[in-house]
Amino acid sequence: MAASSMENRVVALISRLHDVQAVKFGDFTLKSGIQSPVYFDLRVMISYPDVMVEVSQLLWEKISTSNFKSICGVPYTALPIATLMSAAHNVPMLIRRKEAKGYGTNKLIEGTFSKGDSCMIVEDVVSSGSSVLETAQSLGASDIVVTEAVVLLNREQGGVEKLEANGIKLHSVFTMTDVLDVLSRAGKMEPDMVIKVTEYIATNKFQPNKEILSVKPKSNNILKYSERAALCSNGLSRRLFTIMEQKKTNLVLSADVTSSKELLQLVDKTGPHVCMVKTHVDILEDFNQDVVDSLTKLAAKHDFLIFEDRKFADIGNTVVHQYSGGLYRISEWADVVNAHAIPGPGVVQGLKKVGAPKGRACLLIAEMSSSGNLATGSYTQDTVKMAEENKDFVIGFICVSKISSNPSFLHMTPGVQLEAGQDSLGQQYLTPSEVIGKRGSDLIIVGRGIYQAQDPANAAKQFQIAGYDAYVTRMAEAMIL
Ligand SMILES: O=c1ccn([C@@H]2O[C@H](COP(=O)(O)O)[C@@H](O)[C@H]2O)c(=O)[nH]1
Repeated sequence: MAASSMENRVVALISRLHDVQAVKFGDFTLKSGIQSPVYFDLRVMISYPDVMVEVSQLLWEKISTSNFKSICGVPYTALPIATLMSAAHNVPMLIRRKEAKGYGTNKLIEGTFSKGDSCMIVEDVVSSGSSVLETAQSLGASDIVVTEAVVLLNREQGGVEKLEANGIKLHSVFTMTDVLDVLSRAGKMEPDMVIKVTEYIATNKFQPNKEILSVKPKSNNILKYSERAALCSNGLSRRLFTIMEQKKTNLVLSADVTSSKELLQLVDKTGPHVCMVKTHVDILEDFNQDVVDSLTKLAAKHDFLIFEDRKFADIGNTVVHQYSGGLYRISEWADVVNAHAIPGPGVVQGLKKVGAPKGRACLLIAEMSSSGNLATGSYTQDTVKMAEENKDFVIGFICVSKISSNPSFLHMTPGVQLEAGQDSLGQQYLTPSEVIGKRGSDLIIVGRGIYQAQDPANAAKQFQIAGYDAYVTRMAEAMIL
């Protein structure tokens, strides 16, 4: 295709987009929150099939020399465009769900792919580049590599630079300057409006170094809980991240009391401050079915998850029975359980066989808080690998620092008090700011610091504030760096 022919087609397309009201001038608020005198509503294209076909062809011509295995349209406007490109050129397409379904395969990316496949992102308009980045991030979480994206209109507001800073080259069919040129020469724009829009572009550019979301984040520290929720394939980790953000708490109560009355009273008082309650059901002197029924009702009342700290550590066949049967029937009421990695992957497979159909999840114990424990070094790393291989069921770790860069994994740390120290049986305590702020964990697990306090509800509130403040500070520091 000769360059001049392409230019003529672009001029004709811009003019046509104006005629079908896909380009509007006035006063608009963009997704980023900033005001704009110009707005592109390319969704109207679906009513003009000839426009859709031309747009998809022009986009394809921009990337025809690039190498990629599949294409993925950013939802929603670019989805039908990507579909046309896929069908016309026999290139497989992927679809990124905004949210996993929460049932069935629970995938965030639909379509067939293999780890390491390259994908070209297709978008209609780029301003700051954040929608392309979010899509690249979701694809990256499934190990799909994104190094290029193609867009119909580059609004010239810093998107190219931001994407470049995140390793993505942006190709565009035309820019905002092209739109002003074409429409003013065609007499379709008043000179005053041309000046207004030109000034607006010059003064409203996103800074590429601020709010950078790296495509495959090296660190979970720069993603909000809600952003991480969107990356989770397991419904329970998604729910937990959401509760954490909504209730502003990363506190897990370790309710290690021995009578069920005490347990239920403690949980009811502290419920507003926690996102999860951890139990050791086998230390209750008077366990019966009513206890778990009441606990489940409290979980609904205060919106928290239940985690039974059973620490399964046997062969798959045995854990199937330990989890589903016996006196406690744990799989009937605990949202989350945990397991040692020492028996090998069979322990996860056994738990998954029982828990996955019920929508449950599991944490692996990758590190421990007690002094002299053996869960260190290559044991910890091998546990992370085991989790990676079972991402649909394993949602994270019991650990004392961040051990995985995968933002969908939860890091949960026990051994937390408001002052560092040690008990007489080897338990080692760190503070919430050390655990969340410095060591990059996500949740603090607190037992005696709360239930042995004079006022457990107030103690829980103090831990809630300390833990959440440490998270907010960590986020703010990561944005500045
Ligand atoms: O490495 C680990 C794993 C689990 N725990 C459990 O957490 C709580 C901690 O209670 P505190 O009273 O806050 O010390 C307890 O239930 C342990 O079984 C842990 O401490 N360390």
